[in-house]
Amino acid sequence: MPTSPSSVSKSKLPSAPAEPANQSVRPPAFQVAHNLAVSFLYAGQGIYYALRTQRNFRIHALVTSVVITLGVLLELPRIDIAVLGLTCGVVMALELINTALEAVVDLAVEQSFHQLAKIAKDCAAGAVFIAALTAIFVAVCLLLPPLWQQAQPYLW
Ligand SMILES: Nc1ncnc2c1ncn2[C@@H]1O[C@H](COP(=O)(O)OP(=O)(O)OP(=O)(O)O)[C@@H](O)[C@H]1O
Repeated sequence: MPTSPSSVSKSKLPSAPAEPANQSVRPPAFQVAHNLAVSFLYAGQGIYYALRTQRNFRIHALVTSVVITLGVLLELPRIDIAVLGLTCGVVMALELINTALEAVVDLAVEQSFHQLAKIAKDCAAGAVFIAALTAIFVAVCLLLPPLWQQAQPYLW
């Protein structure tokens, strides 16, 4: 009896090796956060580590504070302040992910050169760069016009 095309293509597909049940769940790490408060504590430790060791993260944190303060002082609409906060927050979050990825790559290859390590680190840095450019664009669009308006009496 002829087999239908769909059954032929299905039968030719390589089947994934059966996964033992205990490998489908991530095994517990060396240390586990047993409640929400402890999870927040570890997240805080990550942010504190980045503040201590990553100059770029400190710059992003400072720029974020200045931008939000300016938005409030210039009495921008709440939606504008929210957009500014969102874009700055994305940059800071990506900087943390970049730091985490650098640590994992260094853990994997230690101090040896590896082309894939370079690709991973360069792409992560590129992601932060794109987010930072976007944040600058948004800040210029939302902050420059009211700042210019406020500066008019002092200019002429
Ligand atoms: N093991 C490696 N193999 C190949 N290239 C590497 C390796 N480690 C670092 N690099 C290269 O050096 C660059 C800087 O890496 P490094 O880990 O020092 O990041 P960084 O200077 O802390 O970056 P950032 O400023 O984004 O935090 C990487 O973007 C990559 O091009």
